[in-house]
Amino acid sequence: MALFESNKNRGEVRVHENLDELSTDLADYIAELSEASVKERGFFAIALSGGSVITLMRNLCGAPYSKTVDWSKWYIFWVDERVVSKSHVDSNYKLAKDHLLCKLPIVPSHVHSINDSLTAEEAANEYEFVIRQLVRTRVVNVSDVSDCPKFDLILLEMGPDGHVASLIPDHPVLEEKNEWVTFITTSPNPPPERITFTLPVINSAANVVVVATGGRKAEAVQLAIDDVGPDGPVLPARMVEPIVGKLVWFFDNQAASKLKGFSQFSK
Ligand SMILES: O=C1O[C@H](COP(=O)(O)O)[C@@H](O)[C@H](O)[C@H]1O
Repeated sequence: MALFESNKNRGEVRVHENLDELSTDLADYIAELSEASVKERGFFAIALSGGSVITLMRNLCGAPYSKTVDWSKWYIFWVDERVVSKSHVDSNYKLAKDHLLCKLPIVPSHVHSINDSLTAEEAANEYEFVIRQLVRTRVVNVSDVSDCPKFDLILLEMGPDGHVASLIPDHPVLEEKNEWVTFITTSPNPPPERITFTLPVINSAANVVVVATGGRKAEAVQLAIDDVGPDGPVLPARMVEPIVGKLVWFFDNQAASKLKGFSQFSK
């Protein structure tokens, strides 16, 4: 892994030779954040995305982490979910359960998935209510700088169009300032109905990780990080700017290949 010096306002950029290296670094990083958070406040509230970030977290299931990670203190949430049943192949819950959660000793009552028996609007409202209860008990921390929860870690995967969570380019959902959790019915990528954390919640987290791999995401990576000038496109991933939290990008070489200065860096 190498740290890539890029646009300083856009967080730390970690570039990896291959997916194995990225997985190792990602697992180490998450384990460190978990240790620090459990030590500091007794809980680790982590919000997962869909996409390949889940399989890239696979190393967390390995033996070394059973010594350093206190799984009993983990509380799992989803930054976004598709409006399908939990057994559907498109369900972000199913993806995480099948590839990760079934292999980790997480307390079942600490897994807060989004209700799949409601409409998108009802499920968004209910999920926000659930998070509000957990903020009251401090399982989820509260932000000092906004009226939002402060997740210990929000894990995002950026799509090739620059979306993160179900915050899609040029959609009014990007303007949502009041809700913590909202819904959309017009996702261009199927399924069209989604529930999603809003930008104020993402930007109130203590730590945000954005993962992108593969050449098909290289252009979006460049637009999310490099200086694009005042008239440049503002991708949803570019709107991820934690107010006080730390932002770290995890890329492989292909995804990072269009970043300014990358050709000299990779020599
Ligand atoms: O639809 C979604 O996609 C992204 C990842 O995009 P992909 O094209 O790389 O699969 C994921 O971040 C998000 O949680 C998910 O609902």
